[in-house]
Order: sequence, then C-alpha cells, then structure tokens
Amino acid sequence: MIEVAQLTKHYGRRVAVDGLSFTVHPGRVTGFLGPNGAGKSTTMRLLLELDRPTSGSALIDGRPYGRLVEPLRHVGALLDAKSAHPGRSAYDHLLGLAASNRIGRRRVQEVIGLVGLESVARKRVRGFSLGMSQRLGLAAALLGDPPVLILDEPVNGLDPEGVKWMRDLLIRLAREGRTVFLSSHLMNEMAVTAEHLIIIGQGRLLADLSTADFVARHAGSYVRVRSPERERLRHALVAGGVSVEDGADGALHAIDARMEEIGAIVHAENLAVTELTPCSASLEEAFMQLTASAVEYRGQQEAEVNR
Ligand SMILES: Nc1ncnc2c1ncn2[C@@H]1O[C@H](COP(=O)(O)OP(=O)(O)OP(=O)(O)O)[C@@H](O)[C@H]1O
Repeated sequence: MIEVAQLTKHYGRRVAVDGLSFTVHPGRVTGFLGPNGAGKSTTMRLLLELDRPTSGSALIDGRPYGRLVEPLRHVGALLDAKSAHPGRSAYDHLLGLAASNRIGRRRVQEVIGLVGLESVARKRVRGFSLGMSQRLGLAAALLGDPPVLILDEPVNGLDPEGVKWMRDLLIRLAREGRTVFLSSHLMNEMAVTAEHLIIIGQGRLLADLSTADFVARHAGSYVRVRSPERERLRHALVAGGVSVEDGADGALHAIDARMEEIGAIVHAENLAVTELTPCSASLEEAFMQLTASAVEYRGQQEAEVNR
C-alpha cells in the first residue's frame, strides 16, 4: 500500500506538489494521470526519497522509503529507463543491483526471462533502444519480487506489441496481490490498463475514482452542432430540452442527443447550421477537459515567473 498525506513540494516559487493526499491499494493497477508538469514524477521521487518534501508524508507499506531494509524487496521502481550504466551489460547491471540487496543470480536470470531480454542480456546497455531500456528498468524493479511497484511512464518508447505486453504483465502482477502504481499522461492507455485512477493537475488532486466510474461518467455520445448564431442556437436547444455543453472549438455539444432531434429543432427555429456531426465522447477528451483549467493556470503562473 502507498499512502500520501498532505504532500507538498516547492522548488523556489514553483509549487510542484500541493497538499496531495491519496492511497494506492494492493491487488489492482492504479493509474496516476496528469498533463505534463502536473507533478507526477515529483510525487514518485518523493515516495522514493530521491527528493525531500516541503511538508507532508509519503509512505510505502506504512514506512518512509528510507526506513525499508533491503528496499528492493519492498518496492520496485522504474523512474528513468536510461539510468543504467551504458558501458555495462544488462546482466551485469542487474547483478550489481541484486548483490546490494542480497538477491541471488537465479533471480537475475528469472527477471531477464520475464521481461524478454534473454537474447541481449550480455550486450552493453549503450546500444539499447528506449523500449529495451524500459524492459531492463522493469526487470530491475522486479528483482526483489516486491509487493509494491512504482513506474513512471513505463510504456514510453514501446511499440504497440510492447505496450500490450507491458499492460498484460502489470495486470498480472496486480492480480498476484501487488500494489501497482504507474504514471501516464495518456488517458486511453490508462483506461485499458488501470482499474483505478488518481488524476492530478498543478500538483493537486482532481479525481480519485475507479476507471469504470470515469468511463460511465464521460464516455457518452453527443452531437456537435455549429451555427453563426451560436447563442440563439444554444437557447433553442435548451428550450427543446437538450443538455448543452461548450465544445473547445466554438461548437456546441448536444449531450446524448440524436441528429434527427437537433435537425428538427434548428429547422423549427429557422437557424442556419454549418455543422451537425454525431460524436462519441472520447476518454482522452474528458481527461483534457478535467485537467484544462489546471493547464491554463499553470500557463499563467509560468508566464508570471518568466516575466
Ligand atoms: N528539480 C526541479 N527544480 C525545479 N522545478 C522542478 C524540478 N522538478 C520538477 N520541477 C517542476 O515541478 C513541476 C512538476 O514537474 P513533474 O516533472 O513532477 O511533472 P510531471 O507530471 O511528471 O510531468 P511530465 O508528464 O512532463 O513528466 C513542473 O512545473 C516542473 O517544471
């Protein structure tokens, strides 16, 4: 289990993590989502004590990372896939890590097999692609057979087959009863991998809910409708009992409406319409809407700092 309570991190005037509290439970994959710069990596670094919080706490199985004896046996982390020494072979890199936590050679061979790196295990890491490095990073995280996994953007650099492989492996590891916590800025990928979502923006918690709830709330259908007389269109739709939201591009979204229904309303009101398109709300869109205000705020903050 991972417990984060009122976690805050300032870098000078910049607030990277802002009073963040959440719990990550074992037995399921939890996706840690947020747009670029939301504070995901910082939170993970604080969990692993690679950085000190300004205030608040971050615990792994009830203890701060620094109090874990032979930490690889408690938590496996993949933060930076390119952290292995480029001059070493994958095997030697893993062997060195294993020795520091009293883990035997057999386990090194096992994790190499688990991540599918057998054919390149004796090659120098220097020549590894990002995808191969991600696999090596995951092998290192799994060395101590830990109950908790913390992975920062683990599918970065993987091809579609690699993404599927990683997804299946993470789901399997969670089913074994582990706490699997992984960050991403891709909602669609998380929707098929994670059972639970923790969504942050500008270092603050925006949502902590099951993926099923997120999908049920956001994966509806709508009709995109556009008119030069936007406000008259909005008024006519609302008067016709249609629920309306503003689209990002100046169009109106008629939520859960049918094309015929909208067509009849605009015809009756004699409204000129320049677009009428049936759409399915994508999860990516819903995620972007949820985090949009956070991104705007961050943009303003950065503009102020750079002034
Ligand atoms: N060492 C640092 N010094 C100064 N500012 C930092 C430092 N590390 C992170 N930040 C700032 O803190 C904020 C959060 O960054 P962080 O890398 O945690 O976000 P993220 O959600 O992981 O983003 P990404 O998806 O781009 O990796 C950003 O504004 C970033 O510029």
